[in-house]
Amino acid sequence: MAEIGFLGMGIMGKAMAVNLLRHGFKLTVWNRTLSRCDELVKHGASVKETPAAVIKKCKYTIGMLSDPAAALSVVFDKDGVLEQMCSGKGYIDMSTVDADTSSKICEAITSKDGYFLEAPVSGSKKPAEDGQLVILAAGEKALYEEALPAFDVMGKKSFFLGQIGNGAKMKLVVNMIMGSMMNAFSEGLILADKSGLDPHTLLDVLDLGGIANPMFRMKGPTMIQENYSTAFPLKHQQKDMRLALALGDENAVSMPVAAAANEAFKKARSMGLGDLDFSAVYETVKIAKDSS
Ligand SMILES: NC(=O)C1=CN([C@@H]2O[C@H](COP(=O)(O)OP(=O)(O)OC[C@H]3O[C@@H](n4cnc5c(N)ncnc54)[C@H](OP(=O)(O)O)[C@@H]3O)[C@@H](O)[C@H]2O)C=CC1
Ligand SMILES: O=CCCC(=O)O
Repeated sequence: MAEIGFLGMGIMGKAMAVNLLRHGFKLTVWNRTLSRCDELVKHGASVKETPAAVIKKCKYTIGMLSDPAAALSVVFDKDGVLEQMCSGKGYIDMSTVDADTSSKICEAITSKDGYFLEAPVSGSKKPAEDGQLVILAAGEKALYEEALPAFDVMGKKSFFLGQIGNGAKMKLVVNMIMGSMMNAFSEGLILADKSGLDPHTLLDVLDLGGIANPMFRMKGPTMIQENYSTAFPLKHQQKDMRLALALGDENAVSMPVAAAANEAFKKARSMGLGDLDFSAVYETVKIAKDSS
């Protein structure tokens, strides 16, 4: 089995890489903070000191980075992906970015005769550990087919969505909906509490009805306990709201609900909650309640 490169050992990258190693894939990994690769070595991965060195060694390489700036930096900066990109090699960016960022990376990779695929994912830390992500790929179909054995291990379902940008856009639409739902959910929990209802009973009622969903089921009990142990960092959810709103601007789509949700995530960031789980946006609603 050919060795796969993996750049970015954050919450998601690490979970996805460990899962691949557990399933017998050979991986060479890199992370900006190199010490974060140590745990991967224990699982059998090799480590290189630069993205370029990973690209040189591997037929194709996956990137899982925080945001557009990080995704671009890993490709274009010194010792980056582009330096060793050449014919026969592929790069798959699984980070959540906007379509413009993905197009810039695609153009640069293809100008070196390499293959590029964007493949952001739906699903968080636990689905990444368990190989239950939903993969939203677009771009070079041949690379998609080459990567399918790895996608089948990382995800429960892979979509090929056509031209570059479609994966990024689909991911942003999904996360725009999720961020808006999280805000409505937070308001509901507070409204129940403030009006004398037991929020736990609200969770039971919600779970039996037409708007039951895994997010309410998973996050509800921990939010009531004010436990925001990070699966999906709030700062990344706010980035996704910002990028989704920009997509709305481009397409003249009015999104007042998403705009309000974005404000709440910004407020949460200003309160120093950016590294906590995105469910910590609940704290912004609680503050409004506590001060009344
Ligand atoms: N967590 C989740 O539930 C999900 C996250 N996503 C998306 O996946 C991506 C990764 O998320 P997640 O793992 O949670 O994020 P983390 O914040 O845990 O990890 C971010 C990664 O990006 C690296 N990084 C940040 N800035 C730079 C830079 N300038 N140059 C090089 N590397 C950089 C970090 O390196 P270092 O360790 O050195 O800081 C780290 O490896 C994001 O785009 C996110 O939106 C998608 C689905 C679910
Ligand atoms: O981008 C993060 C998505 C988190 C999730 O789908 O639960």
